[in-house]
Amino acid sequence: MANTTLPLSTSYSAFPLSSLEELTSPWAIIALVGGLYMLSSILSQIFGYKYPIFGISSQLEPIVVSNFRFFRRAEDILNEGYQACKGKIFQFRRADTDMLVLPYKYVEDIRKLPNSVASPTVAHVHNLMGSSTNMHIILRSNLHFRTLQLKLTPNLNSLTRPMQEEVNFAVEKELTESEDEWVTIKPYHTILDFVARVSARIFLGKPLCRDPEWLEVSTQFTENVFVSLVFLRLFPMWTHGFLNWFMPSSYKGTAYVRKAKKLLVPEINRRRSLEAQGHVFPEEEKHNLLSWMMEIATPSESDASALAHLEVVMSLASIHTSQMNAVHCLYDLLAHPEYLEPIREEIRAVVAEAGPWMTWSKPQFSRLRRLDSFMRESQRFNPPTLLSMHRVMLQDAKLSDGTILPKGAHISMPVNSIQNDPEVTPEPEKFDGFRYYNLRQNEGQGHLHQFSTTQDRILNFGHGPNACPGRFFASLEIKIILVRLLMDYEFKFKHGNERPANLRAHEFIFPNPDAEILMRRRPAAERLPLY
Ligand code: HEM
Repeated sequence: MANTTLPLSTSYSAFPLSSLEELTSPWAIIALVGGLYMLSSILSQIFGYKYPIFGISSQLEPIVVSNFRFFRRAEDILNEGYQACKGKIFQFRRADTDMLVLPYKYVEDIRKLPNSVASPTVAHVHNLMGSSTNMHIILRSNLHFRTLQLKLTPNLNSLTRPMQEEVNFAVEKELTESEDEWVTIKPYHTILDFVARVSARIFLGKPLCRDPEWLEVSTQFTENVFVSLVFLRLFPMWTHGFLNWFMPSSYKGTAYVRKAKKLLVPEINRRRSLEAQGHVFPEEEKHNLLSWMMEIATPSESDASALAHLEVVMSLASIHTSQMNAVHCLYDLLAHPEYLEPIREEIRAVVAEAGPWMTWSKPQFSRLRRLDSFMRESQRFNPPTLLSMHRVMLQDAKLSDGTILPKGAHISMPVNSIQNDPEVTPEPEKFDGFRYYNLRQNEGQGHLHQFSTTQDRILNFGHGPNACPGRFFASLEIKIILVRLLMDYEFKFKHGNERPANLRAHEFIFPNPDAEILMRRRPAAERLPLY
């Protein structure tokens, strides 16, 4: 049979296309993709949101380009939109969505919308590329959220001592004993280790909390999710399934979930079988997230493998967020050393009144108002993300001024632009570590302006019924770690006096993971009296 395929050079000029080879030739595919792209750009102009859009050079600019611009310059783009549209909605283009950015006047409206209308969970899963990163499990139930709200937060007082014990253990295991010699550390890694240990103690209890395999799972799962996320976000959604096949971070993330199940499912079964035999657990053994989840799970939420998976997801929500905040605080304290002595003085005052550190419980940590203020100011300068209060609209919703948020829209608040607006924070460019401490001195404001307090213009933890349910735990955990470190150690930058610059990708901000600082132990008389 004669070969009917035309030579390649001929096939370019052949029109109309008449063979399968020609239809699948590279030029035909490029023409098709280009045509579809133009069509989708025109359709998105006709049917897309009518709000001003920032971060694009023209409506016809390929999404990949606008998306890459957001990856590099998210902060500028959001600030530009915020300033230009003061008090109004604007949008920016991400590969996965044209996101609507709302002014803070709508915070109250958004907080009042039920989750069945404006879903935070669907938005988190979408933002975290849930189906590629194993985060989609939180769509199945809100057990993790309930456990934090109903069990962890009300029991923080009884959790203080185990957290302190874990910090003591980490100090002995990881830190120098030398009072003379300066030792180099990378705070990102040292503090990650501390936060992971303290969190594990509260998430699992003893002895599992010290299992090196769990410590690896709980920290490395998140690192891999973020590698996948930052990379995948550069490409259109429809490529993700394909790209997943080639990303080692995706395989590793899944392997960590598997490993967590291997570790935790037998533990869940052990606890269940002891309970079935009538074993009465001492209070301390019952006070951990895993046991609490098992206790309040409905029958449909009780699958051991799903509970193990949720523990991993909780590690993602809690460990790096708290660790980053603590690392930023440390960098900011080194960059503004004038705050260190007043903070230490406050700690000494609590010791003088309440006794040695290991006798403290939550109220003693709550009295560290200067430290609390410094943490909040450090978070204002270094928020983990420029956007918060993400919601995906599951139904149309009418806001108080009649504005309609349409079904399918992804909305968020520009947390960083808001808290750096001089109308919200006077002299926002000034790092004032005791800004919130001073505000709390005002009559009737003693309980406001705390690190864990959300306000309609301070949205690092969100605001309203869906605000971060772990923020009270995070506040306590960071304080416990910092008090011990600041009282027992001196720190200085290894190179110069400049704070290590943050890393930025998309809307996320990370402390520099490779920055090195020097530390040495303070003389015994100046350290924290432990017992
Ligand atoms: C400084 C540390 C932390 C920051 C900045 C932070 C921030 C946030 C933010 C912005 C949200 C979304 C709120 C919204 O949708 O409006 C959130 C949700 C959440 N956070 Fe945190 N968080 C921190 C620590 C923690 C800790 C320690 C835990 C656990 C003990 C935790 C568990 C969660 C959970 C379970 C959710 C809800 C996820 C869902 O909707 O299913 N977070 N957090």
